Amino acid sequence: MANHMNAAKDGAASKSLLGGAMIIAGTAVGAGMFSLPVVGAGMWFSYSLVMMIGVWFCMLVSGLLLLETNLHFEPGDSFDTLTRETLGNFWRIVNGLSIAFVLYILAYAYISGGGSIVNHSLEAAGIELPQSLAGLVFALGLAFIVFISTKAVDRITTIMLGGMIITFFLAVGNLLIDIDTVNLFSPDGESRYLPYMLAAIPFGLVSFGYHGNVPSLVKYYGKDANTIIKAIVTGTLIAFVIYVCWLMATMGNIPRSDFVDIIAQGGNMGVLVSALSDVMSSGWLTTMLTVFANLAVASSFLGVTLGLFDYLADLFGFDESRSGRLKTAAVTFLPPTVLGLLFPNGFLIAIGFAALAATIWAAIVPAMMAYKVRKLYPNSESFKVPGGTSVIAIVILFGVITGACHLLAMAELLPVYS
Ligand SMILES: N[C@@H](Cc1ccccc1)C(=O)O
Repeated sequence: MANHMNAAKDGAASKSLLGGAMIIAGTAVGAGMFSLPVVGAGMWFSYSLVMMIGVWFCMLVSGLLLLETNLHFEPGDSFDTLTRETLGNFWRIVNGLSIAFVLYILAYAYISGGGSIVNHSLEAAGIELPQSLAGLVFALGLAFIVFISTKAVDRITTIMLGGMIITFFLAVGNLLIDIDTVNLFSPDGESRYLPYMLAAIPFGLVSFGYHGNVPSLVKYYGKDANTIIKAIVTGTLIAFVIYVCWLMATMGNIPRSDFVDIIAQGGNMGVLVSALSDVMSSGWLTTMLTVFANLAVASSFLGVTLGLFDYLADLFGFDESRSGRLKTAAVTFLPPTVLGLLFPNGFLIAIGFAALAATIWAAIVPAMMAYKVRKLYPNSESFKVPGGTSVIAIVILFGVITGACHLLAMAELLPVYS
């Protein structure tokens, strides 16, 4: 879903707790969610639940540690200032590069997922298109909105958000009623589960990524620690509930052995949605599910590429004129779109690499900065995450383990269900 940073910047929304929670949940829920049932198929539902609780906790705490650091600075100060002042230039550069990498690779993942889901939708309407072309249509259509203006993105993502909530509950609500509990708790297929968790952890991390919005919330609410804490806790809990419903809906309706086939076909969004459509009782609900998937990936694409657009305009010094915006649009959208044309099915691989980079700026660096800030201001009265240094150590360990899992999985040293 979109990252809604601009909603925060404009201060257009009312400054209610719910507004902040929606900004967080909106950023978190996105393409990562569509990877969860596929990469979780090996360990299946119960272990997925255990993993999601652990990842939720670590990503919540890392967001709060980031908030702790941010509150020692002025509202409006973001990663660049925070890292420079606490950890120095080396980490500032590493952090900046890892953010840019995540935004680029997610843009590509969304084009791959978007192409696959647009293709699935068109097939239902009787139109056959190569998937790479569907990805191109998806990317160009949405890139045009980002090119027009921030306001256009804001308006359209708000409409999409409303549509997503309605279609999610209609489609997933129906799937939840149809759940086969035997399927959920005593699945078929091979009898090995737990070892498959390791390769899935990075995908959990991406699904709970929202950390770029913590500085936006500080800018939005000012140094009102209590409200921001509540917004982060509520927002991540909303995402958690949506993911658990989603895992129950998918794993309670698609047999575990069927996932072998979904994975063999690349595990892209369209494949998963079409497997779900096959088990849904009515054509109308299938349409709702497809509409939801389209909206989810489109709004995420808008949110992420808008962040990338602003970042690159600033980096290259392109101005707000038509030709300036055209140049920014070219550097923002050309690389991921070309990749989407060349490799239309890299969705899962891209999400995995997003995790590798996100673990730096969404877990490890926030923990390191909080450690440093506590040394710099030992007598500060400002908000401090409870649990002392051990909590910082847990988050760093989580980040390092997640990165290691991704690298080991890439080197084919971890068991991957297939
Ligand atoms: N959580 C987002 C991706 C994301 C990661 C890190 C930061 C921001 C967004 C998704 O699932 O699509």
